[in-house]
Amino acid sequence: MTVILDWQRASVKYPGSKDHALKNMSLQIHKGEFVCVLGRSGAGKSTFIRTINGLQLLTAGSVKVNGQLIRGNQDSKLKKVRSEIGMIFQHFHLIPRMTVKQNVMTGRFGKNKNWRNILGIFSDNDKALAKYYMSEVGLKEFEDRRVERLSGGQKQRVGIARAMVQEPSILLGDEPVASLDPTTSDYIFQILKRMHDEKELTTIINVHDVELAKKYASRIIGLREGKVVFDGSVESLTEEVLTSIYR
Ligand SMILES: Nc1ncnc2c1ncn2[C@@H]1O[C@H](COP(=O)(O)OP(=O)(O)OP(=O)(O)O)[C@@H](O)[C@H]1O
Repeated sequence: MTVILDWQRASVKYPGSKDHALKNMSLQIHKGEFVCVLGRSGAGKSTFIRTINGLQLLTAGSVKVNGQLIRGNQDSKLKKVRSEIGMIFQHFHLIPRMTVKQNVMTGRFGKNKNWRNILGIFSDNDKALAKYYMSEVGLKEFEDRRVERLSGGQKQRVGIARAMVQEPSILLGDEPVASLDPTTSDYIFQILKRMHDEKELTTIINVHDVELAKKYASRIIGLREGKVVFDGSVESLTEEVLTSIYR
């Protein structure tokens, strides 16, 4: 199995806090895995996921993405690595006054030259990708609607389309359904799983809802106080294990 993500003795300590948010983590994630990360609030899930695209830098140890070390923001290779990673967020991080299509197109920014982005010049390929993914997430009829006029579930579908037009090999979700009702959450996970399978992605998602993790993940990682306390299959996620994660 191809290793896509590789943490070696990785730690994160935020300035001013006495405890580590991530403690000496050594872990590998392989191509094609659909990983759900569980843990109590403050367990380090967000910090963990943000180390993958350099939104959070390590204070010790190393993390490699596709064999490439993630270093400081000045590192010119970081832009390239980031362009291969799509991310969706709990609060969507969309531009409310812009349309669905305009928001989705911003997903192409990492692939294009800055001056083109500033002038809003997109290639036929960019436009075709946006059209394709808006349709994939069921938002074809909404492409000219301002995002502020959408429901939470629709906003997250824009978030998914924006991440997918990057043509990522890795898809990250930082609590992408925490603001949504259970039915909508399940629908969002269905879309994520379909994208994962169709595009042969490696997917890592933080989630509070254990049932969703059990339904969709191929591997579950449980974090507590910045450490991995469980790493295994859905079948081995027993009541006892859950108690140890959420203790
Ligand atoms: N910017 C920051 N500065 C200082 N401490 C932080 C910062 N971000 C997170 N922390 C602390 O690091 C620890 C891990 O936080 P993190 O957000 O990664 O946890 P989480 O499991 O994602 O929690 P939640 O489910 O509430 O989002 C917590 O103790 C948190 O208070």
